[in-house]
Amino acid sequence: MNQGAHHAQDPPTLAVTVRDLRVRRGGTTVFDGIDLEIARGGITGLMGPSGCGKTTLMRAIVGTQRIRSGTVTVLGREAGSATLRRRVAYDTQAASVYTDLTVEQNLRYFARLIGASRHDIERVLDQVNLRDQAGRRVDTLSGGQASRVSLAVAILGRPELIVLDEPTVGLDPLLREELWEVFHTLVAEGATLIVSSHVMDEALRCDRLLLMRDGRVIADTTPARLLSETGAADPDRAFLTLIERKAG
Ligand SMILES: Nc1ncnc2c1ncn2[C@@H]1O[C@H](COP(=O)(O)OP(=O)(O)OP(=O)(O)O)[C@@H](O)[C@H]1O
Repeated sequence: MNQGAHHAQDPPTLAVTVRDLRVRRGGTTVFDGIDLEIARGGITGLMGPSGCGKTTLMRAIVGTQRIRSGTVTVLGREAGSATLRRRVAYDTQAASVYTDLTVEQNLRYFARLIGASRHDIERVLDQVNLRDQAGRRVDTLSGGQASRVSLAVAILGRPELIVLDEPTVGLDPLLREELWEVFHTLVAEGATLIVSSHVMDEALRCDRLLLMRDGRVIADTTPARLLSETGAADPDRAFLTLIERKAG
């Protein structure tokens, strides 16, 4: 089948479609034929234990992961297409900003790269609550502040799909709360978010959950359904119940 035609026909309601994706990394099979769909809008949480494939899936979605076979369609285009560059943002676990520049210098630099306006820089500074730190070098900021700089860079230019790899890792509960508020604001403005976490209580803040284990999606659900279907009191217990059910 013509790949271009296939991607172009993807329904506009879908942000991501993965079909029969196979990926190997360093001699390990991470995905051996995985399928999933993520609708536009809302926050989809990618949850699961360390090593289950969350980062690899995100890399495939943003087009930085080499794949063996299958298709990954993002906003109707093949993942990684040049036309998606400004429509899709990815914030990795590794700090992706210049630590020897100030917050504002970083934002100006990245805004220039994508053609974002001065007004957009002001918007993201307010959105991630870093206005008071705008003139400070990133290497003088706290870990939580620095991670918000890379989030600010990611949301420059109002990308339609925002992919965030463990954005709240290492943050105190207050900062995590603040970041989740930012995520919900971005969704209210029309963005689609994909957020990975292995902190199960963050699952409750998502609109939709993909629970992964060993390179497979073991549940595609919502927080309310996850709890009611497993009868568990909290998402950690619910996840374990699901694993036990799959094993049994
Ligand atoms: N560069 C690499 N070389 C070899 N194997 C890799 C590499 N990166 C990841 N892997 C393997 O791929 C699998 C999936 O890793 P991945 O980083 O996607 O998991 P993850 O769910 O994001 O984990 P974490 O929560 O720890 O970030 C793991 O088994 C891991 O060991």
